[in-house]
Amino acid sequence: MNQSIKPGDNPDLTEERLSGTFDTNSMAAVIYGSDKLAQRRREISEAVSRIPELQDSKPCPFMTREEKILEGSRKSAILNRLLPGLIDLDSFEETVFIHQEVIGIEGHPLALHESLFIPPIATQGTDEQQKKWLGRAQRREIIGCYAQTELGHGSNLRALETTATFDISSQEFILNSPTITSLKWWPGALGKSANWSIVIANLIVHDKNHGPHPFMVQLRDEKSHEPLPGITVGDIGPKMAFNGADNGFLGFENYRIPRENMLMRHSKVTPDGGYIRPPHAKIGYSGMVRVRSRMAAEQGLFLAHALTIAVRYSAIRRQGYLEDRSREVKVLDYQTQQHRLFPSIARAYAFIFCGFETIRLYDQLLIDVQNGNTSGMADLHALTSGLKSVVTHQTGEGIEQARMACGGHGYSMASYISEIYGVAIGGCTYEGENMVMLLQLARYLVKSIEMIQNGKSKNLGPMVAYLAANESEIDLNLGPNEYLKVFQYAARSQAWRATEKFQKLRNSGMSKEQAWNQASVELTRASRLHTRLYIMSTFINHVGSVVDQKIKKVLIDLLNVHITYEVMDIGIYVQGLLSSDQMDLIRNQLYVSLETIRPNAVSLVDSFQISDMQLRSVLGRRDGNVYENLFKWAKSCPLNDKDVLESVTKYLKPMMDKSKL
Ligand SMILES: CCCCCCCC/C=C\CCCCCCCCC/C=C/C(=O)SCCNC(=O)CCNC(=O)[C@H](O)C(C)(C)COP(=O)(O)OP(=O)(O)OC[C@H]1O[C@@H](n2cnc3c(N)ncnc32)[C@H](O)[C@@H]1OP(=O)(O)O
Ligand SMILES: Cc1cc2nc3c(=O)[nH]c(=O)nc-3n(C[C@H](O)[C@H](O)[C@H](O)COP(=O)(O)OP(=O)(O)OC[C@H]3O[C@@H](n4cnc5c(N)ncnc54)[C@H](O)[C@@H]3O)c2cc1C
Repeated sequence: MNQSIKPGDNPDLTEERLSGTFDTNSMAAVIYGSDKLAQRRREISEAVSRIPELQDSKPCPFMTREEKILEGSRKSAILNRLLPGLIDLDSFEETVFIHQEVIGIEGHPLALHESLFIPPIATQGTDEQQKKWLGRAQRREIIGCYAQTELGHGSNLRALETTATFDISSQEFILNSPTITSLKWWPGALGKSANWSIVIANLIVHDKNHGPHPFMVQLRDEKSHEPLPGITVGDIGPKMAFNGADNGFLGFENYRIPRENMLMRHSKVTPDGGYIRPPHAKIGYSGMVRVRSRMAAEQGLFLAHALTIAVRYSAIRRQGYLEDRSREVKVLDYQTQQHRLFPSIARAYAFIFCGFETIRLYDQLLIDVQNGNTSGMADLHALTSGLKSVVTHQTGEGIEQARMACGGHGYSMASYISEIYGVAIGGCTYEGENMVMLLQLARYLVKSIEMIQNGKSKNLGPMVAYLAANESEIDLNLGPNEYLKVFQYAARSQAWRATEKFQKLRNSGMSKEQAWNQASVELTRASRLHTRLYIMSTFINHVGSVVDQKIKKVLIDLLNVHITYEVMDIGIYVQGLLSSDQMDLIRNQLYVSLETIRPNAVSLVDSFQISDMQLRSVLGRRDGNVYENLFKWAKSCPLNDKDVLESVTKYLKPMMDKSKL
């Protein structure tokens, strides 16, 4: 049963919901990992909807940037007071969820506090440092950000220029931004809101540069909020989206902090200027791995937002005719519309399933690292590097398709899809630019193939074991596991092709760096295929583990959309494996699977259970009453406050008058 049906809803949408074959609450439990977690989301949405001061003061598209920041701060402050009665304060998921519900996706002054400021203190701070700052941060006595990227460098962390030079005589670090390009640039909440920051700076002791390390740095006076002497700080200006956040710039001039402000759980500087190395050279990068490990689920949910809007709207939008000339059809009945939307629904589910899996893997790694075992770091780095890149890219594509699927109204901010798009595609850049991260995964793939070449296949981890197989024929009776083999073939042959290209260039005498660059397009292709294979296999495993038979049936239908679409999409890589007859068969299976999923399309997006408040979309309203509300929305636009604007009285009217003879 679809739990979203209510009296007064658009009958077209009710019809869709009645045609669903499964219970949407049960599906939500599968999406969010348990009935309890899904139930908590519903309870929080319900509780928030009853608190007047948490409602939007006006639609976000009608707000200026200053109003967005003000509104985000107002709601953050109210939430801080109300949170203990609304959520489990120990639950990061509930904290993120309630902020997204109340404030939305456009960012706010505390958006990075929880995800990028607190975790480094908790994982890289010593026990004393945690005692000193963690409680203060958790109670929000201080607001923090994460300042790593600089004006001149974001991807290449080794070239960061900010320095933290140890001064033995005063037992302080002296922070400096020696050049214009060394200004910190981009950190969220830095511009106007944060008064503390984790700052990544090159640690210099006795004239030796030990590379980037994290420091706890106070930026603003805790009473006046004025920048402290030696600090230059401000907002970097409007962005493509995410304008409720104050991304900022930051410079230091001989700014001193105590030795105890370097986060010293892993690397240490002793009072006499000794340097103690961390147990793994890249342990300081683990905050980024944490965020990347959360991005697949987060992006899957961005895609889910856009699809909820587009699928619901496509069910109430009637345009053109099929057989019956007496009534126009729902645009959702067009095969092209289904082909545009349904594979993305499948991807959203796949990303979320994968995302919860990588969050679990990260949590396990964290425990291992805290116990001194860093052996899993390279694997998770490779996996999350690829996953964040593929998922953000495909999410962007899916959201843009969802916008176009809504025709003209998709282009209006009333759909809210452009904001979802703008925020989501930021993910292609932040936490590691996608090409750069694909190349990180490629290093891992090349190393794995070199192990095979050196006769060490048995040392390969489970995620890359397929690289050593030798599949060259596929059974035509294609089930999920055969599709997986097709994908393995594609990923494997591309990984070998890219590696062999790199090796050939090396053997021709080219330097390692040049050879890598000349092979890099092929290498990124290998990384994408490897990651898409991982997503597919996680999806298959996840569906296999579902117990509720009605839910399982529809998930198998969705999986069929996914695997057939994915294999069609990589046709060029499987030409040596599949005949054109086999490709035709797969193409037809895709069309059949689109038809099969059609009656459940609305129920599948309803199952994401994204409230109207969170969706902030006139087109995507749960009740489907779009047209009257679009008219209401347009009338409430501030431009319509007056019938005659100054633009007319001051310029257009005199121009027209002058033109009259
Ligand atoms: C209170 C509120 C609650 C929250 C409410 C939220 C509400 C949400 C509302 C809306 C949602 C909105 C969502 C939007 C949020 C926006 C947030 C944006 C936040 C963004 C933050 C940032 O971007 S922070 C900055 C990130 N920067 C980067 O990622 C930089 C990328 N570069 C790098 O990581 C490195 O430079 C790179 C890895 C590319 C290379 O490093 P380098 O040292 O040069 O190493 P290299 O020589 O290439 O490799 C050597 C060796 O090391 C291995 N390695 C590298 N990294 C790792 C690692 N992390 N772990 C393990 N190993 C690693 C690498 O593989 C190599 O190995 P070998 O090949 O030699 O074996
Ligand atoms: C919305 C948003 C929020 C952000 N929040 C924060 C934050 O809170 N804190 C923070 O510290 N930073 C933040 N950032 C910064 C972000 O992390 C960086 O922008 C990102 O890491 C990319 O680095 P870059 O800007 O230097 O890109 P560049 O590296 O300059 O990328 C430009 C181009 O060069 C290519 N390129 C670069 N290096 C290579 C290479 N080795 N091989 C092949 N191609 C290459 C890239 O693929 C890309 O096409 C944020 C950015 C955004 C957009």
